[in-house]
Amino acid sequence: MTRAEAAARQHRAQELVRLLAGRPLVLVGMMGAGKTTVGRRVAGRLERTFRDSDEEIEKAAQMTIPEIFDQRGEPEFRAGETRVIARLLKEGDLVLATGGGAFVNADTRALVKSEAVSVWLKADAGILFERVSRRANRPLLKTPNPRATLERLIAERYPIYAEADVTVLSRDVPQDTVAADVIAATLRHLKQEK
Ligand SMILES: Nc1ncnc2c1ncn2[C@@H]1O[C@H](COP(=O)(O)OP(=O)(O)O)[C@@H](O)[C@H]1O
Ligand SMILES: O=C(O)C1=C[C@@H](OP(=O)(O)O)[C@@H](O)[C@H](O)C1
Ligand SMILES: [Mg+2]
Repeated sequence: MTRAEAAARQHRAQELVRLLAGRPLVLVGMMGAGKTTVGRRVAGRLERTFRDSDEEIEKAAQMTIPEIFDQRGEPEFRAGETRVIARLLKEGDLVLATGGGAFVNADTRALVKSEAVSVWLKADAGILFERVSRRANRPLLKTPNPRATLERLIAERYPIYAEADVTVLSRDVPQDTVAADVIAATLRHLKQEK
């Protein structure tokens, strides 16, 4: 990267932070879209705190996500998820990666829409499946046909994710490129908002 490119990148990041005006930037979308890993990079570029709702739930429960699903069940996980996100949104000045089901909850969605700027990281089924297949840490996909389960969740959830303020394609390119896309697309959105 040339000096001029680095300066332009920094300028975009600063401009975005200014236009966010203290609101959280929240990533939503399916498992495997890159919310956690890309979100961390976006936060680094914006010099903002990064939080991941799953990580916060794990810390609070002192259990992993699969353990919570196993021992307490999905409804209790969802209740914890709603509480944790409501708490994190109050921090304002952060980049928040949510778990894939979080934005599907009507209360969480309403809160994110009123308090934050939301970005849907969108990817096709093939890319998502390839990525989630690397680790067996997603209890919802422990089914006889995980690919079919993923496709059903996509069909159910995509109309809901589409309610996010901004949509960014999580393409088969380096995570840094997707992070730059998130910043550029959110910046475009906020410039229009003015
Ligand atoms: N642009 C990308 N290119 C290649 N791999 C990626 C990309 N984005 C994410 N990944 C990988 O996909 C997997 C899922 O990413 P993660 O950030 O955990 O997604 P999410 O939090 O949305 O479920 C991780 O192994 C991550 O390294
Ligand atoms: O889509 C979902 O309902 C879930 C997504 C996961 O987070 P990621 O989207 O970060 O994988 C995690 O919250 C849990 O396994 C449930
Ligand atoms: Mg994640």
